[in-house]
Amino acid sequence: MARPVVAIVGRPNVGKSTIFNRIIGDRLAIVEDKPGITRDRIYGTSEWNGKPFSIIDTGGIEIDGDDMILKSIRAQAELAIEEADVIVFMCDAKAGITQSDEEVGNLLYRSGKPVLLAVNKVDNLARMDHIYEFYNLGFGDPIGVSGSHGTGVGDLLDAITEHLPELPDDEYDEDVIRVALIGRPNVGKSSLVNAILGEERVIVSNVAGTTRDAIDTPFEKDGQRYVLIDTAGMRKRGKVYESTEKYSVMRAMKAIERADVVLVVINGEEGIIEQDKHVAGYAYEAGKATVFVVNKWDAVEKDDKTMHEFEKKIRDHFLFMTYAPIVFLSALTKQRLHKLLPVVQHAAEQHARRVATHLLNDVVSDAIAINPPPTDKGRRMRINYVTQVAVKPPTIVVFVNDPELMHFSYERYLENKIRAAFDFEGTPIRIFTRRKSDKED
Ligand SMILES: Nc1nc2c(ncn2[C@@H]2O[C@H](COP(=O)(O)OP(=O)(O)OP(=O)(O)O)[C@@H](O)[C@H]2O)c(=O)[nH]1
Ligand SMILES: Nc1nc2c(ncn2[C@@H]2O[C@H](COP(=O)(O)OP(=O)(O)OP(=O)(O)O)[C@@H](O)[C@H]2O)c(=O)[nH]1
Repeated sequence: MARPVVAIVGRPNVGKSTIFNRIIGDRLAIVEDKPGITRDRIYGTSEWNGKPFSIIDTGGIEIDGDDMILKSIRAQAELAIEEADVIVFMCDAKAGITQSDEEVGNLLYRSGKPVLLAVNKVDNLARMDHIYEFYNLGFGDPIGVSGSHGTGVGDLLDAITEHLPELPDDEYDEDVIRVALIGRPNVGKSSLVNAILGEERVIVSNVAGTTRDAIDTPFEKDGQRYVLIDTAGMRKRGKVYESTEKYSVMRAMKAIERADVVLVVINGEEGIIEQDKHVAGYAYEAGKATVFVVNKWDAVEKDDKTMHEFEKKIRDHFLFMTYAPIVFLSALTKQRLHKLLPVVQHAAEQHARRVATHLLNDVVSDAIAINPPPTDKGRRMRINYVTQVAVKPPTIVVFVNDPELMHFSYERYLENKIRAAFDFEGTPIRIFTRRKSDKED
């Protein structure tokens, strides 16, 4: 099921990032290895009242020239109107209504999207009185929040989840592998799509997605049906925000949500940049299978070590995605292109793979025997049993005497043992630890 997208919009300094961080929580920015990088996060996934959603902080779009601030917030508002399902319009109780707020309000007003008015910096009861003037913006009841204290954020989340649309499921059969091609401009996504399709039988060409405005292209290869979800061809013309990373990340997020397998296309000539990490990180968070495609391999001067070195670079940059296979190819010359789809198919199979409970427990028992679970203050974690509860991605629950005793490193150890036994190449695995005492058995 695709996740609806929530965007936070507002002029600089009202506290968008602060509230955004409150909503996504202090979860680690898993794909990043540098400290402090969490501050730069621009999207996250969250859940409230059992409803999952993605959220994007549209702040910080910078545009040069006169009226810079005004243009920037206009670009933000346009981005949100274009892409989000619910918009949180944020103002500042300390500052009151400013002209920029009115500007943003006017744009949002005409959008026809659900807009929730959040008034931040309501740090004390006295400030609560300040929020009434915000009725004048014409978006109904203002929701008072405080990014500093966290008050009101629950109410805001209630309002958000109340307005989240039910996104219809895709119309494709279960056995169709949905593939999204993601990558920054000019890495060769369109060329790759054409190269793949040029060789295969296209069943129906360019069906506009019914749920989303992506261009979907179904095709078949060796008896396997696929659909390519292409984000490359749908850029709109001439708008300011198109050049911003946020715009492309938001587009990518929506394609990733609909995919089983995400192809992260990297330009082999240029190497890896920050933006590649953002999209790959989202594929990981969304629990999708991932294949790295290093394109333009024809243009790279190579010796016998080049591929190995590039592979090492990818592994260093994407520490948490060691499961993702890497395919080097050229969309232009079609060199090594034939290697791609078998890898995609394998990743999709692993993503949907279900392992029987007894097999899983055999592997975990052996793992425990080699390396017993950690102790804490003299108490040892006891693993009672392990079971796979979901697929896409494979999700495993470890039942233990006390979940507090589980360490991240031990979880990784179990994951590695499980991967060594059952492959799962190309797919992330989710592991949850839950309490279950012996007595309950
Ligand atoms: N008093 C008070 N200050 C807050 C609150 N929330 C955020 N701030 C402060 O307001 C300032 C701006 O916060 P940010 O979250 O960076 O604001 P932003 O809207 O994301 O700003 P841009 O990135 O410039 O668009 C920071 O100094 C915050 O510490 C709040 O609830 N109360
Ligand atoms: N040498 C070489 N050039 C390539 C290859 N694939 C694509 N190109 C070139 O790279 C440029 C960009 O290719 P596109 O397919 O338009 O890239 P894109 O990622 O779809 O770009 P956007 O539409 O901007 O997102 C074009 O000039 C292509 O000819 C390749 O495998 N080798």
